[in-house]
Amino acid sequence: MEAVRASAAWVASRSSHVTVDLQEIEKVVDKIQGNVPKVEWDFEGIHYFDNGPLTVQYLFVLDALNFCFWPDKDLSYDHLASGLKLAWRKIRQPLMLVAFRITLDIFKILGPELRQLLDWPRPLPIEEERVRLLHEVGLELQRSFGGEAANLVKAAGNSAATLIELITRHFPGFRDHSLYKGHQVFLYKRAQIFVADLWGAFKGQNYGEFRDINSITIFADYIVPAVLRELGILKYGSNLSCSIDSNREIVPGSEEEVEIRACSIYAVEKMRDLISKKFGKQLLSIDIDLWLWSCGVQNMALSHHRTLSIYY
Ligand SMILES: Nc1nc2c(c(CN[C@H]3C=C[C@H](O)[C@@H]3O)cn2[C@@H]2O[C@H](COP(=O)(O)O)[C@@H](O)[C@H]2O)c(=O)[nH]1
Repeated sequence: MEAVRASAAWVASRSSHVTVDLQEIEKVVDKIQGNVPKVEWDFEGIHYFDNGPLTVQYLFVLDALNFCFWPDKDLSYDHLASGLKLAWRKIRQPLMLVAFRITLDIFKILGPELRQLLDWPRPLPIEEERVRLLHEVGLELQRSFGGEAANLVKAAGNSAATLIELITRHFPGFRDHSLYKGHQVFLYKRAQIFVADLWGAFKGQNYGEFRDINSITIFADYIVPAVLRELGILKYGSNLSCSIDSNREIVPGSEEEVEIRACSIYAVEKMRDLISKKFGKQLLSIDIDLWLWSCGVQNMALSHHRTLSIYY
């Protein structure tokens, strides 16, 4: 994802609210001796997996809705993954055709049915957008891919970059772009995480086989930046620090928001380069991301930036 890497570096070189501390990156790299702890995909045991196209459908719905859980302090990503897992288990149809028809009904549901599906007692954060995005994904899947996300994945011919290009071309809700100082910045969090989920779930085989998986960057969400800040790798200016520590919302598309996300991507690319130079190891950003993310979600005390967004 050259566009993501290049635009993240562009923002980092002009950033005024967020700084990437290269010395702290070096300290972290030396401390772990270039060995990023291996975290297994689905270390939580909350995802659906059946080694076939219904799993691809599950992951695409999951990542279409994989954003902004924090406005409800009791809600997390786990509720989404495990709620959909339960729904997918209930599908249990010997006939694939019937199973896919049932998933297509899920794309048409409204807010109250979505809550029911996730076993959530009250409205979800930005619920109308979640419902709209489901409809958008369902319609375009049917129009261009025979209603099956597996066909979308097949159309990419085992290239992660092509799959991301296809997703962002066909599904407007995945176009995670921002304008920063007059330039278009590409971050593509949910499109990239879908590729990573395929790669992780199918262990690099079958629907998860991508020859260019090393082109993927980290997924700029609200957990990984908080971990990078805790590690001292990201430094925030005093106003931004104050806003985040007092849980004040950061405006979507603001310089602060774009800098937090872009500098996170840039910092991990720097970490990856350094590990390669110092220890001769070629790591994937996906593996660094999962390590940092798993640390972040286990640290309840971490304060993260709060932006209302459908992108992450
Ligand atoms: N960078 C990055 N961000 C990730 C994930 C994942 C889950 N990936 C699965 C893949 C394999 C594993 O087994 C994971 O389960 C979710 N998120 C983001 O976190 C936020 C939710 O946080 P909280 O409100 O505390 O639940 C929200 O922005 C969500 O989009 C990741 O891997 N990397």
